[in-house]
Amino acid sequence: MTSALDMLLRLEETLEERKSADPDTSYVAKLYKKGPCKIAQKVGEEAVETAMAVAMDDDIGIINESADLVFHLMVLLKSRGYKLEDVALELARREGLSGLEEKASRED
Ligand SMILES: N=c1c2ncn([C@@H]3O[C@H](COP(=O)(O)OP(=O)(O)OP(=O)(O)O)[C@@H](O)[C@H]3O)c2ncn1[C@@H]1O[C@H](COP(=O)(O)O)[C@@H](O)[C@H]1O
Repeated sequence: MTSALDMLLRLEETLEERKSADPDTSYVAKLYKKGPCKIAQKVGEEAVETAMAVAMDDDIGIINESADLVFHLMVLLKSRGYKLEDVALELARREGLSGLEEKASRED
């Protein structure tokens, strides 16, 4: 079975290929054409829909909306020239650093 990471990396390759695709035949190319601000708006909408699915205890909705959210966030990152690896590097930098300690250090 394909690992989650393999799936995400394969999707990232497809998103790269869609940079030269026709917006009339590709949803991703259509998003790129609208630009990062419009894509960011879409990410916001999908985040709200994910939160609403949680509030409504809609288990299927939580997975579906989360998939929409992750997909649109990946398109947004691509539209700005970033990769999942850039996000992973930032998470690696934070690894082991307690969120509570980091917040407290900002409040000093
Ligand atoms: N994973 C996805 C994926 N997830 C969600 N979506 C689309 O995201 C859109 C979000 O749905 P909404 O109802 O929120 O939005 P909408 O009503 O279509 O759009 P609005 O006009 O309201 O903004 C739907 O059209 C979904 O089909 C996706 N579209 C594409 N992919 C992947 O991207 C690849 C490339 O897609 P194309 O560029 O279209 O070939 C595909 O092969 C898939 O692997």
